[in-house]
Amino acid sequence: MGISWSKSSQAFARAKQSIPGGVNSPARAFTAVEMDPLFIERGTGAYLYDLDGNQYIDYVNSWGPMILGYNHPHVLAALKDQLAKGSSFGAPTEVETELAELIKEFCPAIDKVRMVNSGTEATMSAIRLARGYTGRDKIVKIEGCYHGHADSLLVEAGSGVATLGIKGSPGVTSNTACETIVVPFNDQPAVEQVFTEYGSEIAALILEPVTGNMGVIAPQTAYLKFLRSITKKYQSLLIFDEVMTGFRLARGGAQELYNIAADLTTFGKIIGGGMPVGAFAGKKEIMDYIAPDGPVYQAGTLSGNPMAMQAGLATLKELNDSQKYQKLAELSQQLAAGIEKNIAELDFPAHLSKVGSMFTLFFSKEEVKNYHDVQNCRLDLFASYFKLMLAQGIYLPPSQFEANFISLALSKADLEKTIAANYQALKQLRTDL
Ligand SMILES: Cc1ncc(COP(=O)(O)O)c(C=O)c1O
Ligand SMILES: N[C@H](C=O)CCC(=O)O
Repeated sequence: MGISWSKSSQAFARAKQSIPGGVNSPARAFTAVEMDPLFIERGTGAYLYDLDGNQYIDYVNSWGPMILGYNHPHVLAALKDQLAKGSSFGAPTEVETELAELIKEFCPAIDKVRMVNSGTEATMSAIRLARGYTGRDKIVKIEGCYHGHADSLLVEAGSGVATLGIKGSPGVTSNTACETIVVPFNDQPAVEQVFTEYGSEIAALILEPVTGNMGVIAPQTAYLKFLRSITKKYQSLLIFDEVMTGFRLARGGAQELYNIAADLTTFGKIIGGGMPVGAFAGKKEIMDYIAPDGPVYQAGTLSGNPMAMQAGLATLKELNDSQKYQKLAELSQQLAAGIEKNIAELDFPAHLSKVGSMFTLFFSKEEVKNYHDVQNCRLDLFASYFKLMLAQGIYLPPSQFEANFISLALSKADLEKTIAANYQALKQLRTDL
């Protein structure tokens, strides 16, 4: 008998009566894979369980935060302890400082950290700070990068915007959208041209240093160094959005991996250990422009919420161990080697794009370097591939424009099962080529 998703479908039908599209974030809606989303009952270690009782090996990791797996005992204990003391006070707690100190220890380019409640708030606030600090209005963003849904950044965005094929930026005023200049990823001449024309008006250039929201794409050699030097030359700020890559690609994120110090960095996901969180951070002279020390206003009733801080602190303490990153690298290597072997054996027109514990399978033999290349992949194969993997108990992000994540909870046996499922899925898909 085939796998049943009937309880999830019933739950989705019910949700659609009261929640727009039945989901609280469009990326969860399974629109691009043309089926109802799974409703999750619980998670343990590397596994998710849906309402129908099916078990899945999970590569979504709640879109990145669950690097330790679900219900890690230290995270659970920290949360239980804090809950007993109180879940929110709207007053400072020491755990906020402890987490900020650990972030600074991991990322030496950072002097000060302001906690917020989501990645969207982090990037929105970083942009406001960059504008306030430089006294300039324009920002440069990269086509296909996603930085949350703040107005200035919802232009040519990846993730759900790309998945749903939403054109333009409905709801964003043209005055706001026109202050955002968009250039392709990995394209130095395009950046050079924009800075030559508008350099003195540009407050900041923001990017995902390794993209996840148009699928995983690595920066080409010298690209990030070039961005560092051109932003410095024009006295604009370089903002690394490390909401996804922070504490995942290395202890110090992409900045450690590529040895680049950004002026401002945004975080989210892992620093909340599965609780809602975000943060923006940078050098003292820039961060001191934020209220109450400086004139740029930014605030939040639940910012630095002690539950999120405890879960984040417990997670980062676990990651404060180079062996953890070594293990992530080994797991990633094992999975990549298996999938690459399948592709070669089946002579399938696909390639695995990967950096650290993030990866995306693109249906194109050619290397994917930017958003344009992603759109030229065989996007029509994705839904079938996704469903073939799901039916074999492998839960992947339901869109080509997303990253898969490896967690420390995965076992070698889980990876072997995933590799075998990938082989079967690609073999089946060959008949559609
Ligand atoms: C790189 C990046 N920046 C910002 C965001 C926005 O974060 P959030 O969804 O927590 O608002 C996300 C994810 O959604 C992201 O992947
Ligand atoms: N790609 C997004 C975050 O990384 C997906 C999460 C969401 O928007 O719900």
